[in-house]
Amino acid sequence: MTVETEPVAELPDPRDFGLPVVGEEEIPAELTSLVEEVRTLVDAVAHTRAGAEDLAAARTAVAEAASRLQGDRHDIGTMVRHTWPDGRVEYGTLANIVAGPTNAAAPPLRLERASGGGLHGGFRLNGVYQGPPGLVHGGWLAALLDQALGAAAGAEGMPGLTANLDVNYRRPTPVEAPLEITARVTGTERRKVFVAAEISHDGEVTAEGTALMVRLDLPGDGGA
Ligand SMILES: CCCCCCCCCC(=O)SCCNC(=O)CCNC(=O)[C@H](O)C(C)(C)COP(=O)(O)OP(=O)(O)OC[C@H]1O[C@@H](n2cnc3c(N)ncnc32)[C@H](O)[C@@H]1OP(=O)(O)O
Repeated sequence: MTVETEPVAELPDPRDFGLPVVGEEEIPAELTSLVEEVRTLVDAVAHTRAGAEDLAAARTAVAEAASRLQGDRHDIGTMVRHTWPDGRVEYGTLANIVAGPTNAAAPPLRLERASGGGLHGGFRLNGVYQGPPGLVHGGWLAALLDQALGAAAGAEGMPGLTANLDVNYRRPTPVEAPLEITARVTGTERRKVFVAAEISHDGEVTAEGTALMVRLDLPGDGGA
């Protein structure tokens, strides 16, 4: 196994495969702000002790908002184009459940390049992400690790699908607390990309994951 990364020469445009593409910069600020508001709404609904009158009024307002937005939709599979500061272009899924920029059901996760290599991000999960009382659900921690692992491979020019994911929960991960996530490629072998990631709180690792990503078999890539 080698630890040198082997990026594909150039990522093809998803439009060549029939997938629509939206540039990240084209997402209206009003939509980004709406996504934030809906996250607040989901948390408010999950924890509300409001009375019947307020619940009914809120339900009417939400139904009206939903019908206002339903008419003009992006297709399933629409991709979002992200351009890194070094000019490298990368694609993700617009409505990705863990990091889609327009998906209010996704946590507020934003990954950046880490100075020492790989990716990192700081985030905070509200009470909607609870499993055990006051603690983040383990399935969501696995999803966050999977996303960061896949993104770390993608950021090195080796986008792929997760073939295998191993997660160890080292300590409880609190909701409503600052969390950090880091991920990096640790090796490659033909189309196999080995990646590792950690989630930490207060400087201590609470969950860690390793994955085997199998790099997409792209035209002209040779698959090696
Ligand atoms: C840039 C944007 C960032 C986006 C990040 C998104 C992160 C989200 C990640 C996901 O959620 S992905 C969704 C969940 N995963 C899947 O749906 C994958 C389902 N599985 C498959 O589609 C195929 O099994 C897979 C593409 C993974 C592999 O099929 P292939 O036919 O392309 O590969 P092949 O079977 O030839 O295997 C290639 C190599 O990987 C090895 N391999 C494949 N699956 C393995 C496995 N499960 N365990 C160990 N090794 C495995 C296989 O032995 C072989 O090794 P060698 O090169 O040594 O011969």
